Amino acid sequence: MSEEKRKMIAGELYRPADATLRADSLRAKQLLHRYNHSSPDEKALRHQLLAELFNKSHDAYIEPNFRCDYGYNITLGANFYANFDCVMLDVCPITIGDNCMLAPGVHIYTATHPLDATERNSGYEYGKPVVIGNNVWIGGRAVINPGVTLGDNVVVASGAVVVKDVPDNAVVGGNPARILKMLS
Ligand SMILES: CC(=O)SCCNC(=O)CCNC(=O)[C@H](O)C(C)(C)COP(=O)(O)OP(=O)(O)OC[C@H]1O[C@@H](n2cnc3c(N)ncnc32)[C@H](O)[C@@H]1OP(=O)(O)O
Repeated sequence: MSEEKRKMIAGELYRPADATLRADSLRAKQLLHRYNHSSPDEKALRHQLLAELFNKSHDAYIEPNFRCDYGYNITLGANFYANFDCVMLDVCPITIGDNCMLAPGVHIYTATHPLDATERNSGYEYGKPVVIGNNVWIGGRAVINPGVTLGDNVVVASGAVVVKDVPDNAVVGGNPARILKMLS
């Protein structure tokens, strides 16, 4: 593993222009191109491509189009479902539990940039991991920001922008997302 790749996964400032990371990104784009152009009845091919792309996925069902940066930082639990146009920016680990459902257009970001313009223009960036518990349902076009942890049984309303951790059994919505109610 290159030093820049180690730093990226560890959440330290790193240079995405690193040769290893560029090769890894190309590999992911090639796998995703094949996945997103596969026919709905090519189930074995889709299964094989996702197994190659992700760190771990069981019987994940993902509607094309799906996009991610590297794939190897994504771990999916059992019975994972993602509807159309899901994006996962996985410079750091994205870990998702069992029985999770993502509605269309859900974006999960671990990638971020320095706020200071001079630092940002230096070519360095960094990430923060995202953790999603078991039995989570994320509504359409919701965004999960870097560093967020969603607990078990959480529901994220459509259009929410989640910027802070969410406790177990909470329904959250809005921008920035706030607790709408707790499920008993
Ligand atoms: C896996 C798939 O493909 S799923 C298919 C795609 N479907 C979706 O993405 C639908 C997602 N569903 C939602 O966002 C729903 O609004 C849910 C699940 C959050 C609704 O939860 P419910 O508790 O039944 O909603 P209810 O209508 O009673 O509203 C409760 C409160 O939340 C608010 N609320 C509901 N939806 C949202 C939302 N998207 N954003 C912000 N606030 C919302 C309501 O205004 C209400 O507030 P109030 O108490 O101040 O009046």
